Amino acid sequence: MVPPLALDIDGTLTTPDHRIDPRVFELLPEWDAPIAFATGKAFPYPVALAHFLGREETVIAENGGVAYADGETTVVGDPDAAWAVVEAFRERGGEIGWGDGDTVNRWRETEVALSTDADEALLREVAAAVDDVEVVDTGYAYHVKSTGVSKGRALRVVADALGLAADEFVAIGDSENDVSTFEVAGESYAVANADAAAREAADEVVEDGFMDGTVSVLERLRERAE
Ligand SMILES: O=C(O)COP(=O)(O)O
Ligand SMILES: [Mg+2]
Repeated sequence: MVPPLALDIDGTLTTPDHRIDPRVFELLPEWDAPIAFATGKAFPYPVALAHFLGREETVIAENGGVAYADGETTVVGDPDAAWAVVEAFRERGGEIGWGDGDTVNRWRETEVALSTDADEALLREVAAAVDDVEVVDTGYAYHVKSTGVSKGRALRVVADALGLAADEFVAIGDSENDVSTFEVAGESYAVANADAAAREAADEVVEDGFMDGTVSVLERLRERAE
């Protein structure tokens, strides 16, 4: 039997130019064990991915702020504290950086995400003055979120809902927001493009980056299961 997977999305299932790698649509519909999509993106994104892969909607969104498994939604974190930081950041001239519309935050329930073009030093300075809030850099956005909320914590909730233990999952990821998943999963892999925090936390850093790296792990897991 292949193991359950906890898969990061950006940097792990994507191409370097942020597109979903087409191999996702070949490999994941057939994976014969649960897959939890664990992302910093807002709730609708991983739900849509699971839906269009024809898979159960088992997702961790907003870096663990929102988890959904077996029809049950769990929401944790303090969006007001995150928005207070972002308002203070704006008062000092900072900009969220997504332009008009801001679909990045429109459906976000527990935290705020800012563009990597935003003034990181100012954001960190403002956030440091507020208790229980931290800034996480995924390489794709700066997330202002409650401390203690994490993908790893959400993976425990999701695993429990599925009647599994979190350490039955194999995790693959690429950044700081995957460290907690790596700690909770039984086995963890960072793809070659991963940041220092993810590389340090993973059991193994694979040779290839992005989906090439993920495919190499999936192939290995499949061979092991045969
Ligand atoms: O939303 C982000 O900033 C990154 O998303 P990811 O966790 O899927 O890599
Ligand atoms: Mg990522």
